[in-house]
Amino acid sequence: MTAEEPAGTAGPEFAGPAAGMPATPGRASGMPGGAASLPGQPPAAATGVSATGVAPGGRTALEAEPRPAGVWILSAAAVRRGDRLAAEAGLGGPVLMETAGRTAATLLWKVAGPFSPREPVVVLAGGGNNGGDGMVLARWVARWAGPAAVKVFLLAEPARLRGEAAVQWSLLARSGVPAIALAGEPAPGARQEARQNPGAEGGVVPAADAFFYHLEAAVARARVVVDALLGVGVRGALRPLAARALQVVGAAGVPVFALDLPSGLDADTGEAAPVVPRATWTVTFAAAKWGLLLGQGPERAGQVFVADIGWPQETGTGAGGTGSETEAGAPGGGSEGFPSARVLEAASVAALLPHRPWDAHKGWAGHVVVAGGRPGQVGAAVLAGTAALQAGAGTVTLAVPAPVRAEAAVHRPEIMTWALPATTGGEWDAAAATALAQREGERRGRVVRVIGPGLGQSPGAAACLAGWLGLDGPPATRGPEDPGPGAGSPAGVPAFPPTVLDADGLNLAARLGIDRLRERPGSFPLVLTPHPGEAARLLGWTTAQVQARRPLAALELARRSGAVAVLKGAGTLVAGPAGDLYACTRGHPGMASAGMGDALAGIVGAMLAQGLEPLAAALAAVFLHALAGELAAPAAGVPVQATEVIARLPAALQRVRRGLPRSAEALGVPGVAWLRPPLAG
Ligand SMILES: NC(=O)C1=CN([C@@H]2O[C@H](COP(=O)(O)OP(=O)(O)OC[C@H]3O[C@@H](n4cnc5c(N)ncnc54)[C@H](O)[C@@H]3O)[C@@H](O)[C@H]2O)[C@@H](O)CC1
Ligand SMILES: [K+]
Repeated sequence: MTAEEPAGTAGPEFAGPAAGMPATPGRASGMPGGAASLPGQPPAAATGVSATGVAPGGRTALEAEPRPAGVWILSAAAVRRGDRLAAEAGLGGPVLMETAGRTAATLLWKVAGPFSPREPVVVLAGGGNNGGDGMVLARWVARWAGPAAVKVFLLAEPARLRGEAAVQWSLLARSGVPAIALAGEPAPGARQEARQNPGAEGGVVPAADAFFYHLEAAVARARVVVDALLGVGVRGALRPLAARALQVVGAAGVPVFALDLPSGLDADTGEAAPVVPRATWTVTFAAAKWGLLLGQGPERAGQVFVADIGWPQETGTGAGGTGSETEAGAPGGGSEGFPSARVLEAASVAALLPHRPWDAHKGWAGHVVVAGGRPGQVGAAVLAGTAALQAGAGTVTLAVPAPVRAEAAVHRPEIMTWALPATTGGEWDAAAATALAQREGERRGRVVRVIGPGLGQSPGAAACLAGWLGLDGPPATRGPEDPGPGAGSPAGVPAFPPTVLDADGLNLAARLGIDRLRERPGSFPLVLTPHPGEAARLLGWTTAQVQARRPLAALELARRSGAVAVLKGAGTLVAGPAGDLYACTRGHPGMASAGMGDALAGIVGAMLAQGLEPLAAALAAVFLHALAGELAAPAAGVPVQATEVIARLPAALQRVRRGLPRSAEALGVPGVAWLRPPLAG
């Protein structure tokens, strides 16, 4: 169901994901499962529901949609908290484990089945709950294909199993599934091999050697290996036996289906030892984990599915927390504090997009002014302006130093140019700050500034930036709500229109000090779009610290600036100053090329110009940009140029409005969503 379809189609028995539940304390973004929690709801006409936007039964249109809960990204600590809350609500570990294991079995069957005794599934299980999930999966595969179609290797002594893993082990024994445990009797073959090995101790075969002998043989003829050794409970470096088992799996070159995470992958940071499997698929339970998106996670996890295992609503965002319980922002702080985020999805973005009325005129869609460009860097401003145009801005003007105006003007006849005061070398002159405001004041309608692409970092550019931000006075001479002396404006036009800061606009803002952005007059809407290096300069961290703690970095940028922060890079994050955090899992590595950031800044500008609030504008822009990048590429990772991405923006808008598959419904497994959907195109 797309946002355009009437919400009234929801069956009367459907209670809606968040219906009847109290709002999660301390969070403006509400509960998982309802796009209603996204900022800036569209006008009722955009959703095709009643004029009040409320569906029959008093629920909002989006709450009434019968669709699976949205995907959250949580830290390992938050997952443990969620499991605990679920248990307290009455959904205990055995139930969740059964759901997890059975869902995984269904998914495994879809992606790698069918299975038979000739092409069996080998399950490598650990002694914790991740191993328990694997044993549940094995039991279900055995019911569907016979016990001989699956073989379990438990890297633990059965006598020492506790809790659910112990229960699963005994259920497995009753189901007739062949299983070998670490402390099992050594096999004759292993004994013989050990005798031939002078290194073996007097022909006595340690149980581990027998275990690995059989594991190696089974993995060699398996159709798929299920990695159920370790999940979020891994502590410290991999122990030798676990590392050895994973080595065996990796050496066989057989496809790996990982449960929850590839074993040994840090669930928070995505750090991985060399033996951590390179899974073909990973099914992660209840919510995605940060480690699947950060560091080596994407490389090791392969295609990631997120399986809804029925965490009750009580878990809500409370399952993840907001990061407030830890010292957010301390680069040296532990990763335990990674806050929860929501995955940005097409249906939610569609609800944010501006709805253009039939009688719209160009003024309705606003005026994007790109302040940037300098000798040798005019293209950056042109790309931002072109992207703004393609993303629906009514009017676009490139405000550039006078000497490069002609160069800026030749690219798109639809785009206007303003020649602003410049030095003799063609750099920005400080007088351009007021000149720009004056030119804007001569026009009517909503103005949005995109400051930075190709701006350079000359003294004149620095002076202009301070003026454009209203920060050309001494620091902290006025409160954030006080318009201050810099707020003088031509009649009828606010001096400080909604602004996007990108590229050198950010580098110059870093020199001013990120905290000073909070002092901007009237707290005018502001969106920052740094790449990790720019984010590092703004925060005073290293780029490596930013990358190692991307969720914290994004939130810290937003908190300190009082602006919406878009932290670019693989898995772009969008943070709001109130602590909202979203991740975009679309796009692909082929988009890592020059001009891509300029294009994004322009799209954010276009969304602001069409009336979106800053957080909504950033979310919509990030998603559209990533989707256009997918549409421009024949396959993930194929290099694409910024101009090609910009050209696909109208198509991306159309695709979002029409709706993209968000769950792996194509596989016929309800409640299972892609973390990174296959490339649109
Ligand atoms: N608790 C719940 O309600 C649910 C848990 N689920 C599963 O449970 C997993 C978490 O279970 P656990 O907390 O039992 O933890 P894990 O099963 O992830 O890991 C614990 C096991 O790993 C071993 N281990 C820890 N550090 C190690 C290291 N460095 N090297 C080698 N072995 C190491 C421990 O001795 C123990 O056997 C999740 O990842 C998920 O797969 C699912 O069943 C869904 C529900
Ligand atoms: K695993």
